[in-house]
This record gives sequence, structure tokens and C-alpha cells, in this order.
Amino acid sequence: MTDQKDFVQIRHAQKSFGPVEVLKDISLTVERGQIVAIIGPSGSGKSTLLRAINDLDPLTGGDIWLDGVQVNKTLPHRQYEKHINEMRQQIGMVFQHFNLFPHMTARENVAMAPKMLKGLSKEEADKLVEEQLDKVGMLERIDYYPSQLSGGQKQRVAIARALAMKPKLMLFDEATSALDPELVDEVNQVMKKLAEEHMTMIIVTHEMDFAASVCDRVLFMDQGVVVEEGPPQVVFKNPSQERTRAFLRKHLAGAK
Ligand SMILES: Nc1ncnc2c1ncn2[C@@H]1O[C@H](COP(=O)(O)OP(=O)(O)OP(=O)(O)O)[C@@H](O)[C@H]1O
Repeated sequence: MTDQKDFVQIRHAQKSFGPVEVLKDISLTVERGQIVAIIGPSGSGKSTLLRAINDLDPLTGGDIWLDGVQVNKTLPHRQYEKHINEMRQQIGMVFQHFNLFPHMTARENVAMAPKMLKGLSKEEADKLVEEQLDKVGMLERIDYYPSQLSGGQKQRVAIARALAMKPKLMLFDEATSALDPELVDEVNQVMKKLAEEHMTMIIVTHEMDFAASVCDRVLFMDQGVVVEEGPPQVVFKNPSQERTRAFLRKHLAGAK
């Protein structure tokens, strides 16, 4: 068991795609209950770093730990599959494009993983699914198919689906960037609620206002390195690096 201070630990993360080094020796710790935003220009490695945390994009160097257990362990194939499935059950991930199963209702989408992986009875699964859909304000549409839902509603179902596994950590990869502007807020409200409940979250986002209002820490990445990190009031209002200032000038009205 790790202590509060290093609930999530990323140590010397390095990732190359062929000759291209996309993550260059990134180290980062996230405390239990902290909310960290990762911001930075397109192509700076934000999604790759996020996807390395649950080993969807395996690192080429360095290691990732969650609550005292190394996620990216080197193990024989079968043992690795078992290990990574267990780890991924503890790490909820929400993608830009929802990834709901189109032939399943909201209820079935949310119930699928807990039923399969936790062996819940129908009654237990129903209760769990209703709780999670209620939490994201989607209980009334429990029997709707994705095609009958707006983008914001689909994303809320996707969040409920991730929460249904009772994860220790939630990763959000630009959860609102595919949404029409008027639908962004309903998803942000759900994320704010999770923040109030002290869910540990790492959020890749292009929404500076959201990051400033919800996150405990902001990480600015550029070209595969963390250029600067700190509380939002420092990074946004008084960035120490010119690269951060230049980025914020473009993305944050009123930034220095
Ligand atoms: N599977 C892959 N194969 C080869 N190159 C990749 C792969 N995935 C990402 N890259 C490259 O890695 C770099 C970082 O990509 P990444 O998606 O992590 O950036 P990002 O900061 O999340 O960008 P954006 O804000 O546009 O989503 C980019 O140059 C990208 O082309």
C-alpha cells in the first residue's frame, strides 16, 4: 500500500512510436482524491500519457503504479492478461467518442462489465446500474439506445459505465471535445460532482476554464515533456515558462 502522496505514480515514463519519442522521461505523482488536468498543444503526448496509465499504450521505458501495485508489469502473456484486466477494472476511462455498444441500451451498456467481471446477479446489476445512471442524471433514459441519445447523454452513460466498476481512478481523454458546445456543460457538471465526491481523476482537456475551476493541479505538456505544473491559479495566472505563456495566450482569455 502506498501512502496518500503517491496513489498514482508515474516514474520516468518514456514512449516511442518507432523512431519518434513521444514521452520523454515524465515523472508524476497524484494523491488519492486529487484532480489533475493535463493541458498542452496538439501532439504533445497528453493522450499517450493517459493511455499509458492503464497500459493501453504500453510505455517503452519507466513504470506506472496504482495504489502500490505496478500496472505495467513484465509478466508471461497469460499472467499479464489476468493482471492487466484486474488493474483496468480499477481504472475507469472515458474517451472522446463514448464507445458505447450501439445495439445495447444504456442499462445494458452499464451492466455489461460488472455482470461479466464481478458475477453480479440480475437484481444486483439492476441496482448498481440504476444508481450509476441516476448519478449522471440518466435514469429516465435507462432503456434508450445510444442512437436515441444526444452526445452529452451518451457521454454521461459512458461515465456511468466506467463508474459501475467502482474504479479507484478515473481517466478522461477529452471527454467533451466531440460535443456540441451546448452539451459540454452537462458532462462537466457530472465531472464536477465526481470531484466533489473526491474521485481521483486525471483529465486531458482543452477547456482551460474547466481545468481552472475543478482541478487541484495542472500539468502543461509540450513535445513529450512536462514543461510546468502546479495549482491552476499559479499555472494559469502566473506561468513560469515562456512556452506555457505562449500556449495560454492562445487558449485562455486574459492570461499573461
Ligand atoms: N499509435 C501511434 N503510432 C504512431 N504515432 C502515434 C501513435 N499515437 C500517437 N502518436 C503520435 O504521438 C504524438 C502524441 O500524440 P498524442 O495523441 O498523445 O498527443 P495529444 O497531446 O493527446 O494531442 P491532441 O491534443 O491532438 O489529442 C503525435 O505526434 C502522434 O502522431
